[in-house]
Formats: sequence, C-alpha cells, structure tokens
Amino acid sequence: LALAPVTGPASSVDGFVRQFLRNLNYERGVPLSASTPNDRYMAFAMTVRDYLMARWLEDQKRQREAQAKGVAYLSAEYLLGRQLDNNLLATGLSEIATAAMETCGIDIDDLRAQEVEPGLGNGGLGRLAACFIDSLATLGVPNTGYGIRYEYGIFRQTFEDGQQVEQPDSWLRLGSPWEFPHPEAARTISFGGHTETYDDEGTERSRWVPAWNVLAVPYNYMVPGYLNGRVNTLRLWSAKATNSFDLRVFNSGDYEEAVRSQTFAENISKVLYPEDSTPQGKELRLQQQYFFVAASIGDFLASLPADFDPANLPDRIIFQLNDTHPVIGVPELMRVLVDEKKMAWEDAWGITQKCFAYTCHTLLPEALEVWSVDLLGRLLPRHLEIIYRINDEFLVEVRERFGDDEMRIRNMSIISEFPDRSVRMAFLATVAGAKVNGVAELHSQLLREKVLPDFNEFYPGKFTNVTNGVTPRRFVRLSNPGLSTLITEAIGPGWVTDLERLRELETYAEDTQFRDAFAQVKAANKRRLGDVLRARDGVEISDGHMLDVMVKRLHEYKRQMLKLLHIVTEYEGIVSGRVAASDVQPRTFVFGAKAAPGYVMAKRIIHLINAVGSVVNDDPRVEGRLKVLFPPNYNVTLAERLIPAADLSEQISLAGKEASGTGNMKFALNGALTIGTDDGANVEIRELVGDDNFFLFGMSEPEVEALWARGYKPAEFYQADDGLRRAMDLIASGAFSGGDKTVFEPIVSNLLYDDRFMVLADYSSYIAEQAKVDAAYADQDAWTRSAILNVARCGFFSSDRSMRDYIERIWHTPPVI
Ligand SMILES: CCc1ccc([C@H](C)CC(=O)N[C@@H]2O[C@H](CO)[C@@H](O)[C@H](O)[C@H]2O)cc1
Repeated sequence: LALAPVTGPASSVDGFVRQFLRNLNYERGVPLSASTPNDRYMAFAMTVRDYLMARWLEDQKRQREAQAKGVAYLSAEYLLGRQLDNNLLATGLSEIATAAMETCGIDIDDLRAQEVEPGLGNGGLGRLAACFIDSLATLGVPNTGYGIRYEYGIFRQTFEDGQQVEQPDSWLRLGSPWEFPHPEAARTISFGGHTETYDDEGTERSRWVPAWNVLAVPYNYMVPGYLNGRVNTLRLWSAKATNSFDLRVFNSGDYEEAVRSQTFAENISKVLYPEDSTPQGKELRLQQQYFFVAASIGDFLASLPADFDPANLPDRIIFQLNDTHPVIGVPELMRVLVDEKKMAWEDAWGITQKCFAYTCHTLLPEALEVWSVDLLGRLLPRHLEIIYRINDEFLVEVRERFGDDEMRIRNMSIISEFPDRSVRMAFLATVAGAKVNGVAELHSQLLREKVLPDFNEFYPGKFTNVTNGVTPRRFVRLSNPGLSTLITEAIGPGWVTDLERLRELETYAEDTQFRDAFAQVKAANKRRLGDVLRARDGVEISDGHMLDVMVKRLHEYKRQMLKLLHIVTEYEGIVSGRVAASDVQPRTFVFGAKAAPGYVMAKRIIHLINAVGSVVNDDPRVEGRLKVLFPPNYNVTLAERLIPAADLSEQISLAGKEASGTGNMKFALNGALTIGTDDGANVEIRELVGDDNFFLFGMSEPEVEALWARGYKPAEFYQADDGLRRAMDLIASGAFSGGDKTVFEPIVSNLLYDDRFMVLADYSSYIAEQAKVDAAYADQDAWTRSAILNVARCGFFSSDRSMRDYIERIWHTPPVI
C-alpha cells in the first residue's frame, strides 16, 4: 500500500493558524479562549514541529537508505538553549508564524518567554556539542547526537547576600514539546555482577553475568538544518526501572521497598553533575557514562541490517568521544563484538580502533578522569578485564618500540598504580582512538608536547587539531537581528551558512555610514539588554557606559579575580582622590558565572564580586563612572542577550590553561573587542583580526612555564606594584565586607602565597592594557571600525568550518546530498 508521503501543513498564515488551533484543541484539549500561556506555547511549538516533521521523516528515510557513513556524537552534555526560535528559523516561517499569532491576538514574545531552556550541560563542552549538531544538520551530514535526558539540568543559580545558592532545575515540570519518547526502543543496560569463562565448542570465551539492569528509554529531539530541509536527531536516554513496581512486596506492606528498585534505577538520569573540571569520581557518574554509551552503541548496532558484517562497521560509523566521559564505550564495543558477536579479539580491536575518535577539551591535569579499578571492577567487571587486556597488548607494543624503558612503560600505562590502582581514561581514549584532537592550535600543540608527549611519539599522525567554532544561526542570526540585517543588506544572506563571506565586510569598515549604522545596532542591543535585565533582575544599565563583559564558568584559571582587581584598582583610584572621577571612562562591568557547588574558592570569589559590586554601586564618589552587574543564573538565553550588547570581551585566562574558549568567538562575531592573553583560541582570533584590533596582555605560555620553573613568588609582585598592593589591601581591609577582615582573607592569602594561576604576575600588564582600552574607546569611530574588522575577520570561527575540518581530518563522512 503506497502511503502518500507526509506533507506538512500549508506554509501560509491561514495554514499556520489552522494547525495551531488544531494543536490547541486536539493536543492541549482547550479552546483559545480558555487556554493558558503554557497551552498556547505548547500548541505553537507543536505547530512549528509539524512543519519540520515531514523533513525529519524524509531525512531519516534518506539516511537509512543511503547507508552512508555517519557520525555518532557521544556527549554527556548538550547545552541546547531555547529551541523555539531556532526551529522556527530553520523552517523559514518566522514571519508567517508571527502574523498567524497576531491574527489570534497572541504576542509571539509571550510565547517565547514560556520556554524553559534545557540546561543539559555545564559550559563550553556542552554548548560546543549543541553547536556541532546544529552544523552537521546544516551541512547535511548523517549524524545522531547521543546523550542523557537528565531530569534535572544545571542548577538554577540565585544569590543570597551575594552568595551562590543552587536551586534544582526542574526543566521538565511543564513538559517539553520538543521531545518524542520511544519506550518501544528501550534497551536493557546491565551493571555489577561477575564474569565467567566457558567453553564454546572448543573456544574458551568470557561472558558477563550482571547483577542488575535498568531500562534506557530514548527521547528524540529534532536538530533542523538551516533552510536546507534536513533534520537530524538528538537521542537522549532516560533511565527507567525494568520492573518499576514490585506488587508482591507492596502487598506485604513494605511500600518503600516495593518502589526502591525504581528510584534506584531512575537515579541514573536524575541529575547532571555540575562539575566542569574536577571529577568527583562518584559511582553514579560512571553509571551515567556507561548507561548512555551502552544504550547508544546498542541502538546504532540494532539499526543495521540483520546480516550486516561487523567488519564493515568503520565504513558505517565513527563514534566521536566528546572528552573522556563516553570512553567506556571502547571496552563496551569490544565486549559486544567479542562476547556477543563472537569475533576474534584482534579483529574486534582492529574495528574498534577505526570506530572511535577522541576530542580532549582540557589542559588541567585534575580534569582528566581516572576511575579506580575497585569501582570499575565492581560496576563493570567484564569491561575492566577488557581494559586490562587492551593495556597489556598496548604495553607489549611499547616495549617492542622503546625497549624495557620502565619509566616510559609506567608513564604510558592505561593503568596507573598511584595513588591507587586506576584507569586513566584519557590514555584509554588515546590508545583506542583513530585520531586525537585538541580544540585550538595552542591546545593541540600542548597536548602533543606536554600532556601526552609519549603517545604523540608512539602514534605519529594520530594527534591533530580542530579549532572550535560556534553556530552563526543562534549566535549571530538569531541573537543579533540588527547586525544580521546590516550584514545581509551589505553582502547578501549567504554568510549564515558560509561565514567566511563576512570577509566582504572589511571594505565597509572604511564606510562612515556603515560605521554609524553598526554603532546604532550596538546601542540598540544595549537598550534591549537593559530591558531584559530590568525585567529579570531589576537592575539598570547606564547609557554611555562601555559594557565590559566576563561570562563563563567560575574557575580560578579563567581569572575572574584579575578582572575584580582591575575594578577595585579603578575604584580605589577615585575614592582615594588620586584619580579624578571625570578622567575615568564610564564602564559597567558585567559578570556571569556559575561555580560548581563543591568548589569553595570559586563560591568565595562569587561572594567577593557581589560584595565589591554592592559597595561600588552604592558609592556616590564613583556614580556614573563605575558599575558592577552580576545577573544570576548565566545561561544560553542570557548569553544571547548579553553578547550582542558587549563592547569589551574579557578572555583573560592564564596562558596554557584555557583549551580554546568559545565565548571569545561569539563576542568577536558580535562586534566586541577582546582583551585577552595568548591562550586557547584567543591566539587564532588575534592572528585573524590583527594586533591593532585586539588588546593583548600578559605572559605567553612559554613565559608562564619559565616563571614557574624559576619559582613563582606572588608576594614579590604585590610588593613591587603600588596599584596592586593598594587594591589587595583594600580587599583585605574589609572595605567590601563591612570591615570584617576574615570573610575574604582566604582569597587574599591564596593570591599572596599560592596564586597557581599567576593573577599577580599578569596584573600590571593587564592594567596597562586596560588603560589602552579606555583610550581607544574614547575614539568611538575608530573603535567601531575595529569592531567591524573583528566581525569581518572571524568567519573562520563558524562551527560549520569546525565540522568540515572533522570530516576532512577525522571522520571522512561526506554530506549526503
Ligand atoms: C567533572 C569532569 C569534567 C571535566 C571536564 C569537563 C569539560 C571538558 C570542561 C569544559 O567544558 N572544557 C571546555 O571545553 C570547551 C569546548 O571545547 C573549551 O572551549 C574550553 O576552553 C574548555 O574549558 C567537564 C566535566
């Protein structure tokens, strides 16, 4: 029976209205007159979905039939942001939808305000995953993003007396219109138990006898390409108990026991771990990692034809490991191929090494995950056996190549003996991965030379680089409509999918009219941000202020403390009378930052930023000159409003610590100038925009290493710099804590006697460069010209380009036409 292909509703105002009312009545079960804001939002979202559905079904069918090689992106985090506008943009129906809602007497902004963003990530890594799947859909590359459908995402941050308080993020409370549950495709995931060997017609084989199981239920989310009719899938797994309810126990009256297995099982996908650089080594975290990876690998293998020969797996799929979090997938694939598909170990290993690739996102040794063999052996006994064998065979090869160099053997072994016997997941990923890449040129160089030098020597050609990127759809086209219109009027609309076309704007930087229009857009974006912050947090943005913005996770290596010392220096200069307030360029300093709940120093720094802010904001001596804003709960939605309004982008990490950064790219593409160190992707931004259009300061990575090597004494810098000493002393004096010297003493003494990230060493260079920023900002026209050149020269930082690099250097998965 040839069924007619699914066609979407009519792409007309009428068609949209009809579909909307149909969803309101039939899906929400209410008439417009009795509908709630959430009813209207859900019905609207469903209508947008309906316009994408036909493409989704068509694309899935196309990908199934094409049997082309695809990418399975394995990530424990996806920081998606709100979906409504992005999906609407992809349909090209924004105008029709707006008009349709008007005819229903509905303001589309009210609908937008209803959407809760899925905060299924911590920061850079999670947002990068979201940008990457957007680009893969827009490039038409067959891809499934696999991850976890956390019931609670990244915590909601509130401030009480300036201190961070975490609130649970119940983002699913009102349901999500963008997800499609598929309980029929649930997979059973096992844990615990033991292994045993058995004779299989003369071949000794091993098998896993697990102790308990959970169900992994997939939820599909659309990932629409931009105006190309393509829709890929994001498949997030939710944990459910195999037998959710034990009636027998219930009838025995032990009600809690009856549902214990249910709660236990569902804990697995209950909440996102809010750490973004220091793993806590918690068992539940390993359960989460194995849960989604085993479900994803099983799901993909099940999608292949029954007679598919696993030897051809590398021609059909590449599993991209988004950091080490999914690397347990390596022994999992080996287990499936050897234990279940009864493949010979060597053949299975050959396949596995072609099917995985690993992206490292950090340089901090403490962020590299290690799992104790005790925990691994208890939770995943068969996988530990497989890891041991992978390591044994690897070390045989190392010995063959380097002889009995015990030190090197110990340094390269996947199993580390100290402090306790554990598995170094980054080493496992490097041994198993076909390719290993860093996320910016400097990062990849440091990976090769400092973090994994032995492996770089042992595996020539395995290490490569793919510099990060951001999607221009969300972070320019959607979040900065004013700038988008200006660009499109100047060079046409092609830039949205071909960002290097921005280069054509270079000539417009010399055009005074264009410069004026550009400056108007920035001013309008500031006013829009002002409206948002007034409604959201009851704070005002002052006109004529330079917006100096630092938004990223709170971490000592990112050096929010250096930014704070600049503010305190400016403040101290005025209140001490040494600097005339009238000589100070009016600035509003905006912070956005969440701290991992267990990261005490980070939370103290948040407290200090708010304490300094409330003193500065209430001090009439600096009124109109200095202002500090710290809107709570920085997330993707706030970023979309903040970044287009910014004048100055703070990228001030200690050189050699920030793997790449992606906020730096978003700011430059939205016409903010960067003050930054030569760290991560700042180096490539500066190379492209030119030294005249970038405020560089501080030590380079080799200079940091050299200072560290000769012994860094932060107190010497305190002694040597009057401005630094006065700023530190003001903090130590209790000036920002009602005279109480104890509150922020730990911060001051840490800087004076430890200062691992050399805040004091880079202070004077930073302050000097900030003075240049003030001078530059005084010439608004020159500043605007420089801002236009930043936009024009940063097309390289599109995640579309990043994806093309992954395809060319790592995946070899051409788009399916
Ligand atoms: C707790 C374990 C853990 C450890 C590391 C991580 C992430 C790798 C941290 C992270 O987000 N890294 C950031 O990744 C971005 C995308 O590549 C880079 O741009 C940032 O420089 C890097 O800090 C999350 C959780």
